[in-house]
Amino acid sequence: MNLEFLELDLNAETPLLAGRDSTGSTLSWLFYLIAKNPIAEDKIQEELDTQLEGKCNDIRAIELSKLHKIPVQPDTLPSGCQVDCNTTIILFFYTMGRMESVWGKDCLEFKLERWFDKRGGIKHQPSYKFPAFNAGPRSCLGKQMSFTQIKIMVARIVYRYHVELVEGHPVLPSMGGFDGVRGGPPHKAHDFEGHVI
Ligand code: HEM
Repeated sequence: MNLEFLELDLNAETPLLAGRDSTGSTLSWLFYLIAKNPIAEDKIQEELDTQLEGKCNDIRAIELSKLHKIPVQPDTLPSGCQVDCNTTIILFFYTMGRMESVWGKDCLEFKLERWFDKRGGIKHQPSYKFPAFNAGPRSCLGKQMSFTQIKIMVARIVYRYHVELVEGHPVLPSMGGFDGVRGGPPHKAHDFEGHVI
């Protein structure tokens, strides 16, 4: 399957809009990871075979169930970084999803098993550990809807196609969100160990 039709351009000219681009870009990245991890693709395929018995073409709703933060008062983050009321804090979800201190030694592996408990059920991961939809009272209202849309698309595509990468097509994340923060990049950015980046 040719992935060129999937939008992988995540730069500043492509703002992520709730409800459309967010789900679209999630699917783009997901298929990129599936294409790089054929074992994961086999596992998804296997589950579709077992659970849906070939009904993937007729899924309507499968039986499945920019974040700018400003401190309210001066504070010290767990990294030791001092912040005052005017500090804009941006959480890098991409980085958080790949940190050893958050996900363990195999943090760079695309492992579906991370999300399953020993009996094969869904393993609860706290929103503060996986904040793609943010956490707390202002978290994403479309989270469940997005999961439903994403699962339907993955089930339909993985069931019928084998995904592979277009050779020589570079896939890189871009921190386009910076451009939207008060008209320019922040004065200081810190990684999770508190180093200025
Ligand atoms: C993969 C898809 C999606 C992702 C990753 C995502 C992520 C997020 C995040 C991180 C926030 C918090 C923004 C903030 O704190 O400033 C948010 C808020 C929101 N999202 Fe989503 N979203 C997705 C899809 C959707 C969909 C499909 C809808 C609607 C159908 C939606 C509606 C909203 C709304 C209304 C808010 C504002 C909630 C509030 O401020 O109380 N999102 N989303």
